[in-house]
Amino acid sequence: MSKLIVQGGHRLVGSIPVHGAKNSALPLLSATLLGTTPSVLHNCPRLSDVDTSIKILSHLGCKVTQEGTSVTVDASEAGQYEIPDGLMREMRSSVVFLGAIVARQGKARISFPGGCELGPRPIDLHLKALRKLGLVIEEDHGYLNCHVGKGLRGCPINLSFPSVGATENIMLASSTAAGTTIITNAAREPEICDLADFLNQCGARIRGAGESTIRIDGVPKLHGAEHAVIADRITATTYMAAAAVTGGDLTLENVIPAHLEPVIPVFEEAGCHIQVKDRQLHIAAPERIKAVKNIRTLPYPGFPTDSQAIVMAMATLAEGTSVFVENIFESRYKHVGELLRLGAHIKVEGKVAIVEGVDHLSGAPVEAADLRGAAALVVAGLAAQGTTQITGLHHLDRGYEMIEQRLSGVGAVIKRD
Ligand SMILES: CC(=O)N[C@H]1[C@@H](OP(=O)(O)OP(=O)(O)OC[C@H]2O[C@@H](n3ccc(=O)[nH]c3=O)[C@H](O)[C@@H]2O)O[C@H](CO)[C@@H](O)[C@@H]1O
Ligand SMILES: C=C(OP(=O)(O)O)C(=O)O
Repeated sequence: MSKLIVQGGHRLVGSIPVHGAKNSALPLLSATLLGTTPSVLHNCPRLSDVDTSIKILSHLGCKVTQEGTSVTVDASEAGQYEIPDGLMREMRSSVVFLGAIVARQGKARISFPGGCELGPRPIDLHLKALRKLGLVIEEDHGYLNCHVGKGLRGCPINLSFPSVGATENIMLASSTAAGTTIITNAAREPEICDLADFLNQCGARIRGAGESTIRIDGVPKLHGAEHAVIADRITATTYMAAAAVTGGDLTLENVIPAHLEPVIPVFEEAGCHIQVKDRQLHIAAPERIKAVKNIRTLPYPGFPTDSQAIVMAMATLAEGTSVFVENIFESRYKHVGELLRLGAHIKVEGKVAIVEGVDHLSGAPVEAADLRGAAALVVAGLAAQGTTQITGLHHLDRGYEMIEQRLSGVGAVIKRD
């Protein structure tokens, strides 16, 4: 079993290039299925979830080539409409292929998606919206058999929660539907805007992405386009936390500072000095960070749930008591037990976690239970005294490209064994 071995206590100084966003790249890859001519995605991170998406596209009949961080998808001969259960279970984003497949093939057969286990992750909002667009969906022994009948038709769709994946599925399915779709209470995450930008370059007519109401005027068909994936705001936050716990001084390259606005004030509250310029973010950490009083995870532009574990790892070493409230997922505190092994003081009561900062963490063997929990353990390990051994790295590899090389480059002592 491979593990990361981290010798903590080394100050991080230097610059780190931030890769493209996993949560943008995956829906963008599914969107390439809609193009009748090839698409090229640049800045596509090299992650296991991207590999899974490429396997799904290939299974559906696309020709996919990868050169560095550029992925070319030729969907002109895609004729398959089924995703095997094994690929569906690999990640949550496999469900976002549904909207694209039915738009392209008129039918689909999929099972239920996997992804990080953060408590129940139903897909009822996706299915309700797609049914409203005219998709006939029948459940059959763990599979969903779907067909469009006489075709998908645009309509008003109000989401009871601004689900990221459901918003993406609706955008994909309705781009080539007949008539207009208006999504109200849509998700506003930057990844939604990136998907709309790409689809519009492919000939779609989507307005309002990034706001709560999105209007999609269906067009008969889409062509391919060339597009660069936006920077990964959660990975950027991970490196900011790594700087914060090591008293470091890091410049993050290729970021989009506006997408980090929900987290920058938290790092400033912790006593870090942040400067942004164009596509760079510079963070200078104090010798010891201060507690962050009240972190409540919320849909964008609120504080992201994906950054909760990472910032909690930082808070374990702060002076004072920090409070976290997880509002998006029912069970997103699996990292807490492992942080306790490193000497953190954290109490969880329902949605609330209270973190009493300690003077130091002590290296120990720990095991990641999900992607951002794994990143939190890396952050904690960088600051802990002695050696931290982290297992469960398949979670980390879903979302972080060459994390140990990037951290070693700025002074961390970390290797994979
Ligand atoms: C690949 C990807 O982009 N993953 C992100 C996406 O996940 P994902 O798209 O799965 O997250 P959603 O926004 O859909 O889920 C948010 C909440 O809505 C609930 N819900 C969602 C859909 C549904 O049909 N029914 C329902 O009840 C979920 O259980 C959860 O409590 O947004 C999450 C919230 O920002 C992030 O943590 C994930 O990293
Ligand atoms: C929860 C995450 O991913 P997924 O939705 O793919 O499980 C994440 O990126 O933190």
